[in-house]
Amino acid sequence: MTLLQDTAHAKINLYLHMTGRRPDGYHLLDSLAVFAGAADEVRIAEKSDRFSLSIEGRFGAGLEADDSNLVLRAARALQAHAGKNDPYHLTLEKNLPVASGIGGGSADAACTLRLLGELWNIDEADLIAIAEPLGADVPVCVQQKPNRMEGIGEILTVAPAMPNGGILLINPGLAVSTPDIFRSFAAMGGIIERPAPVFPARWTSMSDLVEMLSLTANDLQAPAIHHAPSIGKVLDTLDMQKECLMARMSGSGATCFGLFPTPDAARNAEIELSKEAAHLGWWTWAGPLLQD
Ligand SMILES: C[C@](O)(CO)[C@H](O)COP(=O)(O)OP(=O)(O)OC[C@H]1O[C@@H](n2ccc(N)nc2=O)[C@H](O)[C@@H]1O
Ligand SMILES: Nc1ncnc2c1ncn2[C@@H]1O[C@H](COP(=O)(O)OP(=O)(O)OP(=O)(O)O)[C@@H](O)[C@H]1O
Repeated sequence: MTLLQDTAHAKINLYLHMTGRRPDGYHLLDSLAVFAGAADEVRIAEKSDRFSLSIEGRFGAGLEADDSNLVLRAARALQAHAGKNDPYHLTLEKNLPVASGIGGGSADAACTLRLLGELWNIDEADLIAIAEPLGADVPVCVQQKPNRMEGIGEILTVAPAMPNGGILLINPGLAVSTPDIFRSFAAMGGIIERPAPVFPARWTSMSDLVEMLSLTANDLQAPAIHHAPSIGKVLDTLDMQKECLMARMSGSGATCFGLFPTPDAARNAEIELSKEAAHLGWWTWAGPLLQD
């Protein structure tokens, strides 16, 4: 029996600039993080003598249901903070590819915090504080709203709502290691000095948003293509789709996204390339951006 359930949406970095480096080696960044309809699901079931986890879904086989899983790590961290002895059996439906730059594990951890926070009456501000040590992307995934991420991801500023556009995600079926990509970024020249993007009060259309994004970049894209040249092919394929306004990689890769004027335009492009995607073993998802 399911007591509570929630969706853990894919995080997309519409741009990702590296702005500096902390003494501990972590990179300071500036990013516009938004969320797509694509999602994992976390369910809380019956009480148990300790937190335990079952994993199902298309990408479930690639993950262990042990203490390394971010769902259990988040549950235990919140349990310790709340001083609760109230454990449950949890289920993760893993629909998002693992280690793919769309923060799936971070979204799962954040989703677990939201669910247990609801059961145990814990404020969002406390959840965000507990999220931080779990990973750089976990705080933004607690809110699942467009946010500017600064610091190493823990400084969040609410961004204007997304226009009602479409997004097509493609993952070429290879896991990319975030630390490896950061290391290559540093080795390939590192920080680029540039002015910080300025957001308007609102974006009226996808073209309006894309106009601002055209002045930005994902600084990890070139190092990721160096590690995994198939990312370049994914970007070319997205660029070739009718109505695709722009194509870029998210996070440390390998998932890339194309932005479209409407969710239907993104879905049509997904259908258009479905044969090629099936042949190459690519994962795809198309639909809306979460609005706010
Ligand atoms: C690239 C982004 O996805 C952008 O949203 C995130 O910054 C990465 O977040 P994440 O996957 O939660 O990363 P973490 O698990 O915290 O870090 C993995 C490793 O990547 C490197 N890392 C990560 C984040 C950051 N701002 N600087 C780094 O140098 C560090 O070597 C770190 O040990
Ligand atoms: N529930 C989980 N889902 C996915 N990965 C998990 C989970 N729990 C632990 N991990 C581990 O975390 C690592 C990163 O996974 P994740 O899918 O979050 O990467 P990502 O999409 O590249 O994230 P980011 O965009 O934050 O860099 C994987 O190597 C995986 O083994």
